[in-house]
Amino acid sequence: TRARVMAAEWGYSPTNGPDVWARLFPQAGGARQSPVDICTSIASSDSNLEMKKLTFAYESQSDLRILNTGHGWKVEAPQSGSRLEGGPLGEDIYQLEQFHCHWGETSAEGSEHTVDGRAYAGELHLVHWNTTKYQSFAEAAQHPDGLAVLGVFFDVGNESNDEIEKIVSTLSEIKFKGQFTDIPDVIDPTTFLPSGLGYWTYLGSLTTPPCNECVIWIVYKEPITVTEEQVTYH
Ligand SMILES: NS(=O)(=O)/N=C1/NCCS1
Ligand SMILES: [Zn+2]
Repeated sequence: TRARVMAAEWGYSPTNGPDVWARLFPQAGGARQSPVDICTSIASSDSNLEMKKLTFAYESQSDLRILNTGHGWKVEAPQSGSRLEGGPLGEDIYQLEQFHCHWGETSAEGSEHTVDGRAYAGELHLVHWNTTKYQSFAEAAQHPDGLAVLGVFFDVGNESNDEIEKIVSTLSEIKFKGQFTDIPDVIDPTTFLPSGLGYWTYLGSLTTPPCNECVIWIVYKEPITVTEEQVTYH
């Protein structure tokens, strides 16, 4: 049967990767799937600034739980006091739920989005949900305007990122999928954002199964710098 073809767990190999996700996750075959290659020459700039300014406000939190998802790390950070609004988000307010990271075997690749065909060493996703319209994250993820994800590219350079270090320093405790631990340090998500706040935005999806087409993507143009150590699998 078809089930024998599909490996038990989705992943990124030829037998369980993005090309076959649609067999088990129908939305993966949809018309607004992420990630995409951002072609800067055809991305229309909002020249007359009719789009409102994107504003964000986060709380600092300590003892956040970090989880090994099997595809990277995820920090659960539901913040009822956080707000992301404006820009492409209309009149709705979005609240931070979690942030996680995608990276690769080498620093030559690892980001999900690419820019004019170029991959970055990694990509941080700050995941928010529409609390104006929906009652829960799970409900929001069933609607086209349910989630807003901020994407921040990682460039590898000489200086390490102190905030990322607070996270990466705990990874030795969660070597295996499903393991979690608490991050003792105080984390302020604002510090993950680049200084230049220019971004590209488009209507897309979760980049991993079930690939719900529920994400308003906001991808910052300016990468943040981390060291090779901070962004490669060990
Ligand atoms: N990588 S992603 O942010 O598009 N995927 C997600 N899955 C569940 C919440 S966010
Ligand atoms: Zn992601």
